[in-house]
This record gives sequence, C-alpha cells and structure tokens, in this order.
Amino acid sequence: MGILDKIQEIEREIARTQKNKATEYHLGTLKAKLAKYRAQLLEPTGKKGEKGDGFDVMKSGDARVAMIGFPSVGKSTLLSTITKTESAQASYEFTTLTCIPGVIEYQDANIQLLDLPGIIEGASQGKGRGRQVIAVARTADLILMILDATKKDIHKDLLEKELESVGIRLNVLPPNIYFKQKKAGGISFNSTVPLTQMNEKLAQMILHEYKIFNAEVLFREDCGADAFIDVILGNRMYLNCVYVYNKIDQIPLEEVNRLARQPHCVVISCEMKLNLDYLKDCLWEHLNLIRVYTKKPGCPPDFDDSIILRNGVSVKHVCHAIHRTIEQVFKYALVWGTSTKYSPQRVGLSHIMHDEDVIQVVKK
Ligand SMILES: Nc1nc2c(ncn2[C@@H]2O[C@H](COP(=O)(O)OP(=O)(O)OP(=O)(O)O)[C@@H](O)[C@H]2O)c(=O)[nH]1
Ligand SMILES: [K+]
Ligand SMILES: [Mg+2]
Repeated sequence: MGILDKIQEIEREIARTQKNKATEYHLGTLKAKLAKYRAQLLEPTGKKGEKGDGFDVMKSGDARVAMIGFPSVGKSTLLSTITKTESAQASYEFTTLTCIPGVIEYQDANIQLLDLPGIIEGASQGKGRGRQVIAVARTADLILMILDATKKDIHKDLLEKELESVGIRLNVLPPNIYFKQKKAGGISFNSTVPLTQMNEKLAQMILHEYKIFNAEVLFREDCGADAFIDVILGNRMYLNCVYVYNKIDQIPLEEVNRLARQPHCVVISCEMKLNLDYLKDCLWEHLNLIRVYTKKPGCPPDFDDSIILRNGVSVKHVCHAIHRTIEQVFKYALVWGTSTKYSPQRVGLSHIMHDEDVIQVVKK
C-alpha cells in the first residue's frame, strides 16, 4: 500500500470515529500516524528541487511575498499591475507555469513579490505543480492568498486545507508548549494551565507513536493533540497571510462589503485598479517590518536611506545591518524615537528598536 492510500485510510477512520472521551486516545494515535505519513510525503524524492525548473528564484529585497491561488484568479495581473515586471495573463487556466519575481516598492522597502502557477485541490499530494508552489511558499515571509471574489469562500477553505496538510499554519502563533527529547528519565508531563484537551496518558500515547520514550513536556497553553503533534514534529511553519479578493468589479457592493470585513482580508480589482494602495499598506503591516534611520554626529538623520529590519530586533541587529565589524568598536548608541523614554537616549546592544527610530552609533 502506498503512502497516499495509507493517508486516505487513516483519514477515513478519523472521519468515522465518533469524537468522545472513550475514543480520544484512539483519535490521538490516528492523528499522530497521519502527521507522520504526511511528513514522509514531503520528504525530497530526488526529483524535487531540480535546478532550472523555473522555481529556484533568488531571494532579494527586504522580504518575500508569495502569491498562492487557484488558476485564473488574477495573480499575474496583480504582479503586472503593482510591479514593473510583466507576467503573462490570459483567460485560460495555468497560464503561468513557473515562478516570476517582481518588486513592490513601498516607502524605502523593496518587497519581492512572487507570481506562481495556480494550484488546485490535491496540490499538496503533487497534483499540478502543487509541490513546487508549496515549496516556494515555505520560503516566503508572507503568503498572499489570491481569491476570486465571484467564487464565494470555497476556494479559501480548500487552499487553507492544502497548506495545513503540508504543515503551513496561517495567522496563528506556534503553540506554547515546551518539548525536549531526553536520553533517559521517561516522560515528564506538566502544565501551567488547566488542560481540557490533553492529559498525561494521551501525551504518552502520542509520543510512543513517534518512538519517543524520554522527554520533557510542559504545556503553557490549553492545547490539544493537533497542536502537540505540531510541536513534536517541529517542522511546522507559522506564516502570516493576507487574503486578497480580486475582481470586485464583478460583484454587488453588499458582497464587497461583506468580504472586506473579514479578518486579514483586502478586496481589490486589478482591472479597475481599485484599492491597490491599501493592499500595499496591508502587506507592509503583515510583514511586521520596521524602518530605522541612521545619523552621523552633527548631521541630520538620513531619511532617504532607511535600514529595514524585522520587528523586535535590537541595536545589535542594527549594527550588523550597518556593517558586520561595527559591533567590535561599539561603545553605545544614541536613539531617538518611540523605543526610548528620552530623545535621545543612550542605549546598549540589547535595546529593542521601534519603527522609524533614529540611531547614532558612538564608537570606542
Ligand atoms: N473582471 C476582472 N477580471 C480580472 C481582474 N484581474 C484579472 N482578471 C482577468 O482574469 C483572467 C486571469 O488572469 P491571470 O492574471 O492570468 O490569472 P492567474 O491567477 O495568473 O492565472 P494562472 O496563471 O492561469 O493561474 C484574465 O482574463 C484577466 O484579465 C479583475 O480585477 N477584474
Ligand atoms: K490565467
Ligand atoms: Mg498567472
């Protein structure tokens, strides 16, 4: 029996198993098995990642955004509209067959936008170019899920399922579970909060399914089997996603309003060039980037040239971004902006920077 058959069989068994206290252990074990087979499915087969198949695009710019969507929803039209790159568009499906990079210029940042072939149900199991597309999606900092506003919400659910089944989690934080494999000592199971979906026995059964007999487990959040399996496998990706409904020129205004009110959603029309600036603002927000301006002593800050960094970085990261040797001669920094109480304030390497802070490094 092939892996796909095994997966189907387990999925069928999960579907026909009633969810209650008596079956909770059985279901937990089944879920662990399922995740194991799916992981096998994703392992490189030797054929994957071939050079020259058009998917090995170099990362460039400050961040990478990948467009995922069904065929003919307007991915290439969007790339051609908001970047200087032209990607072929047509009314037939699978117009795009490779990965086409473009650049969105937003304030001082260059954001790489990737146009990709459309994916369909079953993509995660290798249908169409699904696997290559998903492999590219895993390298992105943000997923842009392009949806056809005339096609209701069904595509969104299907795509989310496809991504979920290959370990990509959208707009959620990793489960707050501490997990560490040990050489000996059995399984120690603890929690800092009351657990309603997990207990020591279930955790043990799931771990045994992965042949793990020694480990330290600490639940800091009321999670269930699925989240625990994600943590054990450790190869899950937690990505931000913006849902973009294109072609709103084709639907009634009430429907546009309904779609626009959903979380993480933007409604646009490439054809009528509607809402595209707002889309860029949304991208920037979901990328979670900050801009830091540098300043030389006695000179005004250089507002024309910012350094783009991930939110949450420290002065140390800023130093690295300026020049890799600067940390060695670093004495302290002066920072102006919302990250400090006083402007300027003397700070050390561990100080956390905010968006639009100004920094002056004072050398030894
Ligand atoms: N009405 C309308 N049509 C649009 C809009 N954007 C794109 N289209 C049309 O949708 C069709 C598909 O556009 P593409 O950009 O090729 O779609 P795609 O998602 O790249 O398709 P594949 O590469 O085949 O996956 C084309 O005929 C476009 O002209 C829009 O905002 N409104
Ligand atoms: K198309
Ligand atoms: Mg296309």
